[in-house]
Amino acid sequence: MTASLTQTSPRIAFIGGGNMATALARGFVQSGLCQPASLHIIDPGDATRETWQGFGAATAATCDAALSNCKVWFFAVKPQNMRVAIEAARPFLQDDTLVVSIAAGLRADTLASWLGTTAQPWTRLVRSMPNTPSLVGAGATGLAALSGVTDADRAWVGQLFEAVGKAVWVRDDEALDAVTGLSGSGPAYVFLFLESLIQGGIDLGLDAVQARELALATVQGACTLASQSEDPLHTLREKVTSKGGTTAAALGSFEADGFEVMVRRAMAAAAERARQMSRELA
Ligand SMILES: NC(=O)C1=CN([C@@H]2O[C@H](COP(=O)(O)OP(=O)(O)OC[C@H]3O[C@@H](n4cnc5c(N)ncnc54)[C@H](O)[C@@H]3O)[C@@H](O)[C@H]2O)C=CC1
Ligand SMILES: O=C(O)[C@@H]1CCC=N1
Repeated sequence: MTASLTQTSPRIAFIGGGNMATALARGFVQSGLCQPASLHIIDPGDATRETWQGFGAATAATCDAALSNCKVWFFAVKPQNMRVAIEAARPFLQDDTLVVSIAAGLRADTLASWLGTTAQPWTRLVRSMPNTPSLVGAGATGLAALSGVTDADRAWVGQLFEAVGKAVWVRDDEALDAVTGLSGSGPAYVFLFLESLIQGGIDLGLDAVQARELALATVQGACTLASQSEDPLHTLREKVTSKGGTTAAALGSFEADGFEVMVRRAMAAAAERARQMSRELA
C-alpha cells in the first residue's frame, strides 16, 4: 500500500494552511508519503502562503482549478470558516475526490450538505480529529467515514494519518467529540501539566533549564514505560508509590484536590463544546 501511494504521487490539497495543516502536511512529507511539490495549499494569508512556498508547496489565495487535480482535499480552516471554504471549493469537486475534514464539532452530514453531495451515492467524506504532535510523527487521530467512503479510501486515509502517528477508526461521527475531548485537545492538557511540573520544580529550588529537562524526561519516560509494559497503569503507579513515602504524599494531595474529577470534567467540557459547535454551525 505504501508503495502504490508513493508511486502514484497523488496531489494533496489543504484548504487552510495554518497550525494543523502544517503539522499534517509536513508530517506526510517527513514520513516520505508525499513530496512538498505534491501539496497545494489554499490560504488567504500572504505570510502563510510565503511560508508554504518556501517549503516547496504550490499555493493559492483562493480555490482554483488546480484543486480538481488533487486526489484528497483536507479542509483545515476554523470551524466558523468551514462553510465558506467548502462552498468555494465545491465547483472543483471530482467524482473521485476524497474529502477529509479536520474541524472540531462539524458533523459529516453537515459538511456533505455544504459540499452538495448528500444526494450522491459517492459522498467520499472522512471526518478526522488529529492533534498537533502529528508534526513530529507522534500524533493521535480519530477517524469516522460516511458510507460512500470505500475500503480503499479508508486504507488510504488511514495510511496518511498512520504516517504521522496513531490513527483509529471510531464507531461513528459522534464518537469524534469524545476523541476531541481526549486526544484532539489533549496535547494542551499535557503541556499545561508540564508547565505546572516545571514551575513546581522551580518553586522547589531547581533552575528552569534543569526543571524543564527533568519534567520532559519524566513524562516521556512514563509514557514509554506505560506503552511497553504489560502492567496496567494502576500497577505502574503503585510501583512508584512506597507506603508512607513521598509519592503517597503527592497522590494524597492530588486526591484531596480532586485531580481525577478535574481532568474528566475538563474533557467533558471539550466534548460538550464540540457538540455545541455542531449545533451552532449546522
Ligand atoms: N490546532 C489544533 O490542535 C487542532 C485543530 N483542529 C482543527 O483544525 C482546524 C484548523 O485549526 P488550526 O490549524 O489550529 O487553525 P489556524 O488558524 O492555525 O489555521 C486556519 C487557516 O485557515 C485559513 N483560512 C481562513 N479562511 C479560509 C478560507 N476560506 N479558505 C482557505 N483558508 C482559510 C487561515 O488563514 C489560517 O491560516 C480547525 O477546524 C480545528 O478545529 C483539529 C485538531 C487539532
Ligand atoms: O481547540 C480547538 O477547538 C481545536 C480542536 C482540537 C484542538 N484544537
